[in-house]
Amino acid sequence: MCGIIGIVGKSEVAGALYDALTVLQHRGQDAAGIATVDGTRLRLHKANGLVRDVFQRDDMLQLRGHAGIGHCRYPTAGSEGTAEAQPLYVNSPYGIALAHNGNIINADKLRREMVEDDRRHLNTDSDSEVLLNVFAHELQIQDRHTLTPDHIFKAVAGVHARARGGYAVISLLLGYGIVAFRDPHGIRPAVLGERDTPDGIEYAVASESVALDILGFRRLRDIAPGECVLLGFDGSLHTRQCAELQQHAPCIFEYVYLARPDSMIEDVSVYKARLRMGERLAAKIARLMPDHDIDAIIPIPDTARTAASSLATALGVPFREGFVKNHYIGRTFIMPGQSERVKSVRRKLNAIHLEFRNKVVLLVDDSIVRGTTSKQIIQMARDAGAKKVYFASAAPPVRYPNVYGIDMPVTAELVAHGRTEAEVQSILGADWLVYLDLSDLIGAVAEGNEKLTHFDTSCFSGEYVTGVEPTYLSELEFARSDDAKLKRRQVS
Ligand SMILES: O=P(O)(O)OC[C@H]1O[C@H](OP(=O)(O)OP(=O)(O)O)[C@H](O)[C@@H]1O
Ligand SMILES: NC(=O)CC[C@H](N)C(=O)O
Ligand SMILES: [Mg+2]
Repeated sequence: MCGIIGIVGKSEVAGALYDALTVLQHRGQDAAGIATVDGTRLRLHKANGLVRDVFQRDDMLQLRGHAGIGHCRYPTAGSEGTAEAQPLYVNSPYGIALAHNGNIINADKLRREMVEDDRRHLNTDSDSEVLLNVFAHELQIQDRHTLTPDHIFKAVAGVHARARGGYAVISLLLGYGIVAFRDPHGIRPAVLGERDTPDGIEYAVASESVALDILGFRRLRDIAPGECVLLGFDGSLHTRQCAELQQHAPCIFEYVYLARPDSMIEDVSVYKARLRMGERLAAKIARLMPDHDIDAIIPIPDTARTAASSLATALGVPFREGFVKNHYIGRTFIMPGQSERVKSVRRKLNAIHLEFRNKVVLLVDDSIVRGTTSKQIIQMARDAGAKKVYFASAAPPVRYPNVYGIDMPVTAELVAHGRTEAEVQSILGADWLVYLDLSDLIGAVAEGNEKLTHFDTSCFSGEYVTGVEPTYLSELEFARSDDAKLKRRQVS
């Protein structure tokens, strides 16, 4: 999960791209970058770090131009190095810069084809660099001095035919416009918006609608699975379906954790979906524990707050803020190493002892992935004097790797993998543990849009909508374990 944004404007866009990246920051905290088109020049600045640290005044001044794209990164392939920060650039053909959210599961095969057959050079281990070069190759074979929208759509169709996985892409094609497209299953999100100016309409595409909102763009619609949107530098808008129809399966984890609650994805309010998750979880708790003795419902800030609030209302139990979060520390789950994650939970969350003393508390989190947060939080609640600590997850047990852009590839690192709920309860040290059922999670999201019948639920169900080779999963485990990442960092 990375954040991506692209704007074709009537005036300078760098400031707006920067602002958009700051509200997409929750999607990736490792690196950030912006590329703009300044006449025939591409301006690019990117580095490791948070958006506010990557761009200084001088960097912003050189990012001139009326069109540009931005990216904030949370790696799922390759290393965390600056060379793999995005946007990535190739000079031929035409000059292309590309920002990608997702993960390409046949990147190794494509990499071999790129080098051996297409005679392209790849300089990093990034799957996004492979995707960029596939796109470049598909544009090259259009064999045109001047491209029409038709040629661009054909090239995107060529990308869909070759790439497998989850991808939302926003690219700058010099001389033409912004080319944005989504994988044929629509796993990763992308939304299109427009804004009126005295000089005409401006268009933008982004991972989440919140980026459009803060810039004053109207949300028009999501880019359809397999669709390509071309925002011409001349202000034109062209769209075309570029892939054969496949099962639409948006990633359900966007609604659980990844997206901001104030975003709309697939016409479903993330906030309302989380409220419904809480209500359905309350119904399960009432079923399993009709005579419960819960004194207070306490959310694990931030993401779980929404589900915990509706859960408390539905159960008729007071909702109390028992933990205070230090907002100057980033999201724990997307931190690169386990020791960093463990340390930051304790530094990030502090208990208000009064809320725990002699009480039976139900702690609510949106999900339990590695168990890093829940284990420590349960202990903190006990240390603060709780009589009993129950724990509820507003998502089902995460038991399988995600291969579409969320970095949880190693089954051994998932606390629920190969374990029963009772075993997880005892590892976490809770007096009782309850998870939302998958059918309820699906229902909570689908209730917002009756057209949505399928989702990518792979991390809960082990079912992969694109199909996935067992060898890919084992290679991924090997390449992306915390140990492997640590070794890579020591080498680079
Ligand atoms: O089981 P774990 O491996 O600990 O992962 C799950 C936790 O990580 C996330 O919180 P995070 O701190 O990333 O961000 P948040 O403030 O948005 O909740 C998520 O909301 C859970 O609290
Ligand atoms: N989380 C993402 O979307 C990552 C994008 C890409 N796979 C990378 O590692 O840079
Ligand atoms: Mg959390």
